[in-house]
Amino acid sequence: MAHAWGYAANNGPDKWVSNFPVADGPRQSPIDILPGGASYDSGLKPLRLKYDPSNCLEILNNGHSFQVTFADDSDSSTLKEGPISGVYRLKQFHFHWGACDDKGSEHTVAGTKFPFELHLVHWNTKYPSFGEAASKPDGLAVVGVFLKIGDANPSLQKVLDAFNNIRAKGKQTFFADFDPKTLRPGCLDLDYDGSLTTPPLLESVSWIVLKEPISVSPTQMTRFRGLLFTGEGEAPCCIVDNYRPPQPLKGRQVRASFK
Ligand SMILES: CCCCCCc1ccc(S(N)(=O)=O)cc1
Ligand SMILES: [Zn+2]
Repeated sequence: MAHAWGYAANNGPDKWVSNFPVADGPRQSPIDILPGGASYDSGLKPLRLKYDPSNCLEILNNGHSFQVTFADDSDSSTLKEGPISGVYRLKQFHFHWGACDDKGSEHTVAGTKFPFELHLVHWNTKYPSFGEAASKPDGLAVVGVFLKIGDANPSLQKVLDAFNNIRAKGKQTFFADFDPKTLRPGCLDLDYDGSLTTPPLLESVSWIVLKEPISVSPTQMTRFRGLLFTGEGEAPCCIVDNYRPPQPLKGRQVRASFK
């Protein structure tokens, strides 16, 4: 049985292509974004995020990151406008981060890495479900938010306080009344067509990377690095460096909502 994918030397990003050949495809993510190379698109409407905290269901450690899952059986938590057409429903959000503060984000900006990157994952309601949408070229829209070291982020604290219950892989716990809009910085975004950044690496994502980072404090950052890739009873291995490096642009255009 092939190794399950991960971020270690024997199953990390440069090994994924053997089980997921699309890893070498034409629209892979993440990418290094050169703001000077992005073209201002005056037709881009401001992103419209509408989230209902009561849709928040649970928080779980999936062994690659942790994710907060939302009820997606109605249009009460949606993403509209920006580079997408139609209505996309929020399914989950999760993060990628580094072992230390000089790395961790998946997208980079002119080569600059941030210590964390938040992904808010949405699916196109023209398809019957997330699973169906995940294989369509316009099926998913992920909003990427960079996190930098700075003041403590009060809304993130609620997520961190749940970590004690999900330290090991496979653990999950009830998690309610969280509004991810509190994690949103300004509305300057850089948009391009890409893929999931973990296996199955499906080329179905409209990426909307927000230019302005939000802040987290060093103490808050340290809490993320206490989560475990490993399950209970296994030798503990902390979740760090769960990011895929930038992939070739292969001629893709990056659009900017700002000059
Ligand atoms: C058919 C099942 C597909 C599950 C896809 C799960 C997934 C969601 C988002 C991302 S990310 N890091 O690109 O936001 C990666 C993976
Ligand atoms: Zn992600």
